[in-house]
Amino acid sequence: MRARLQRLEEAMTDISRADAILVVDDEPDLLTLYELTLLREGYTVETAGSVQEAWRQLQTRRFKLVITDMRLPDESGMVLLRRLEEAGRAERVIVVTAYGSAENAVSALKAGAFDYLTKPVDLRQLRGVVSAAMGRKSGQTPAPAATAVRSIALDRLVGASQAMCQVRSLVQKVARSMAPVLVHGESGTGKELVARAIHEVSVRATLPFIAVNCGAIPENLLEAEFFGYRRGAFTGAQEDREGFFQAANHGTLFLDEIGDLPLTMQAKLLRVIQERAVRPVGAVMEMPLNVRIVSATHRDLAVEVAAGRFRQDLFYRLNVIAITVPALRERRDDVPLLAAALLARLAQEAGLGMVPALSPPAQEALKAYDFPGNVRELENMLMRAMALGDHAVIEVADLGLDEAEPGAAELPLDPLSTPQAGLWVLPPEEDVVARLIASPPVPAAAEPAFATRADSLPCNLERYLDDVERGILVRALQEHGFNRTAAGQRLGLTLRQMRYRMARLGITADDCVDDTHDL
Ligand SMILES: Nc1ncnc2c1ncn2[C@@H]1O[C@H](COP(=O)(O)OP(=O)(O)OP(=O)(O)O)[C@@H](O)[C@H]1O
Repeated sequence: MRARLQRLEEAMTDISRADAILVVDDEPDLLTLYELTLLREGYTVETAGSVQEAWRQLQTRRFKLVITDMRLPDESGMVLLRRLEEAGRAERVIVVTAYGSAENAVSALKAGAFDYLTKPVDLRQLRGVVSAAMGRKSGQTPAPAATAVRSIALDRLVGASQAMCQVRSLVQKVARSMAPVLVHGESGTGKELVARAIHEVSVRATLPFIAVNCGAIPENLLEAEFFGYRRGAFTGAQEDREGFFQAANHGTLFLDEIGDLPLTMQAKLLRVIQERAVRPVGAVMEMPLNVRIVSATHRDLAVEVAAGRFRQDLFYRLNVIAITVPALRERRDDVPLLAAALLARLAQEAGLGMVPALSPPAQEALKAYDFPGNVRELENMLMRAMALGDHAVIEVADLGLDEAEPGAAELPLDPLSTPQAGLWVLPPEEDVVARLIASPPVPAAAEPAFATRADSLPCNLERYLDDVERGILVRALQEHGFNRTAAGQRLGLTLRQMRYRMARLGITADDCVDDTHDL
């Protein structure tokens, strides 16, 4: 009985220690300032003046967080960080770097630090960063433990290839810190799914995940959309509105297609990331922020930097941790697994009682196909096969692959054409837009794409609307000799919006008139 009580007592001491913070700095005044600030927030705090002293304490007890200065009398704070990482310790680490030494901050994040602070340390910022590291929101409510959160997105991220296993393990690893992540990959590879998984695995899981498509916002609205505005800041600003940053506060902001952000906005974004504060348009005061940034692009940002289209300093800040999601053709062995998972999900979403199977030849045909539109293309292909086929087994013919050239199958059915329009069997020499346009005119009663036969309502509204949009864009392009600027004007869209929509919908228009000078 006594032994059990002792074990219980030890366990309780362990828990309280695990909630403590160790602050390492050789300047006694600073140490006292940090200590007092954190004690006032209700934390248990211990201090050390050198790496050696800190390591001694770490040998005898556990902490939840270590805050360490970079420059210490015996060794660098990085040494302490590396030792903790190598020992597989669970302590989170916040490093304190000298003002202007962004390189130190970035290397610390790369080495596994949770976050960093810049000297002179702003105490409000210290409280914010520490509360995030300790799993508290606004210094109040402890967030649930990361391990208790089940990530739907991570579960959905199917793939047994080495590359996908690596992606999943990186997701788990980076979710532990605040480090910005840049996800790179072709369109449709699953970049957004990866970003969601990072959020859902992190301590921020219960807080907002805000996804923003940087290419979809008109340039003149970017600042207001990102940073919010105050009433009266400009004509039409009738009330205060928060921007994406405020909406994502304490959570994750996913900046998709970051490479599409104009240079002026890149400079403003960099400032917000550096200052960790945002000033809404028309406001006098800045508000502090605690936002984790995950961005994504299909472009090679290093090339964009070299070409002067992307700021190097911003690239450096965003690319602290890089995750590359491989194209589907580079992991063909994942295709059957993915197809099975997608079929199960699609069947469930469509309310089907059973999940259609792929015949062995259909599986082989899919494995041999290049999938220029990646997983999204496979998903669309299966959705189409399910909508149009009558069988419990999907055969090769149902996939529409036979005579399709690479890229053709990427495009789901044009809702304005019948399934017999020959979209999947067009001559290889024509470009995709031209082929779409060449489809016969729409019969008034054409069955909507992706509708189940028993029900004329679309079983996936989002995709159905995508199809409608695709049909309209293609028509406008045709009417304007494939000039995207002119077609956009006809539809009340800017060139940026046109380009974004075409990319999103997979309308490859290589033969379009080169109107990039209109940018
Ligand atoms: N590994 C995967 N397992 C299961 N589904 C996936 C996987 N990767 C992508 N998907 C599915 O494919 C579709 C496209 O994924 P997602 O939108 O994340 O791609 P993306 O790379 O962000 O595309 P884009 O660059 O065009 O925005 C989604 O429906 C997603 O759920």
